[in-house]
Amino acid sequence: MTEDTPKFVTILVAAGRGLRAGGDLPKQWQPLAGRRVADWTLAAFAGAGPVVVVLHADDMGMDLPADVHRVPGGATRSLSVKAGITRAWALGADYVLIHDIARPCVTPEVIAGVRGALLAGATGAAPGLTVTDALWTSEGDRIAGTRDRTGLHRAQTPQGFEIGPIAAAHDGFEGEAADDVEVALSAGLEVVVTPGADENIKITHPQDFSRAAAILTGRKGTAMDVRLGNGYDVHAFCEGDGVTLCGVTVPHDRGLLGHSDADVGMHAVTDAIYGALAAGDIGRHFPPSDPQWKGADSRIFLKHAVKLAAERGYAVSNIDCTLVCEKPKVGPHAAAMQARLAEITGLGADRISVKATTSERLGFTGREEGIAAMATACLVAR
Ligand SMILES: Nc1ccn([C@@H]2O[C@H](COP(=O)(O)OP(=O)(O)OP(=O)(O)O)[C@@H](O)[C@H]2O)c(=O)n1
Ligand SMILES: C[C@](O)(CO)[C@H](O)COP(=O)(O)O
Repeated sequence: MTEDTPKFVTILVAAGRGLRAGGDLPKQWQPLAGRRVADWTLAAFAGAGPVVVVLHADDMGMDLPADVHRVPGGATRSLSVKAGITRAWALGADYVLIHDIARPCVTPEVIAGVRGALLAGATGAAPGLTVTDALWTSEGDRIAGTRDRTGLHRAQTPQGFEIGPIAAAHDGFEGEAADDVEVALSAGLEVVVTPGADENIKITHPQDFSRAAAILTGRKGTAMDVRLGNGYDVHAFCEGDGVTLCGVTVPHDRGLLGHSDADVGMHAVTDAIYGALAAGDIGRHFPPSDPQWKGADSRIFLKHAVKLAAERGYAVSNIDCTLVCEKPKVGPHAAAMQARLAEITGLGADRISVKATTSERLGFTGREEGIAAMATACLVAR
């Protein structure tokens, strides 16, 4: 950038609580196609100049790239924008691009349209989409009338401005505004409309996450985020009258030795999921040295792995488990095992395979000293 190149600063407003979107975390920190919503939005503005992220006081310590400027926000969107503009001034901005962090699918073309209009001399520029549906008014569930849609637009972000005029407009503005165009117009600024994009949706309600994920994963050049993991486990036979395999008790003239219920199949499946997440193995999450896991039902481990996957933005797509033993015979119980794993993971039984093989009397399984199990799990970004 030369001395004469105008400086753009992006302000990502992220201080809202995302109440309408639901979930345990504000929407901007929730997983979306393998990353957080905020990470997609940050990536969309990478390389476009300094970035100011306006954060809620509770979120100031959130994990963000080191070069991002963090600013505490306010009780309304306008107050948060104001805080962002103050920091952008300090950074020497000529123009600001003010964007909802909750719009992670913004396209390079939308951003370029706003920048281009400003560089061509506009004081303000913002993306909009013309309204293509007919408009009605209603009283209760009765349609009361129609409205002319000529000249109506659906407003999007980023909304871009010369910093001086928009700073003054915000300083003189009182009350709440839906967006910065409203603040600009109230100060008499001219704002031009630039092309918006259907995919530039704002995540507002719970169903918007899957819409956004479909947009992001469907983009040309965006690799589908699929992860594979494998798990392997062995338990030795001991005195007993039955074994637990994939959650099903199978009568046998021996038992299986283990700290928990020694469910070798479920352990392999659980480790396959941890493996796909690069999150270690059962021993890391449930140390065998901890007495509370003595005799534990292994469903606890599998449930934990599936929950961890969900927290990181992945859904388990399918599981394949192979048990290796001469006896007991697994075939008659395989369907019950599939059903049990399906119930624990929340998957359809047709996405779970349980099969068995002997090792042709070779090795420790062939000598009937124990049972081995191996499993593969496939995870896909939600
Ligand atoms: N006090 C506020 C309120 C909103 N925002 C930001 O403004 C954008 C658009 O607002 P909206 O979609 O309404 O987000 P929330 O206020 O978080 O959502 P909700 O109204 O459902 O709680 C979001 O990126 C949000 O984080 C902000 O920075 N400061
Ligand atoms: C800024 C905005 O995204 C433009 O469409 C919109 O006004 C935010 O509205 P909300 O009421 O805060 O969801």
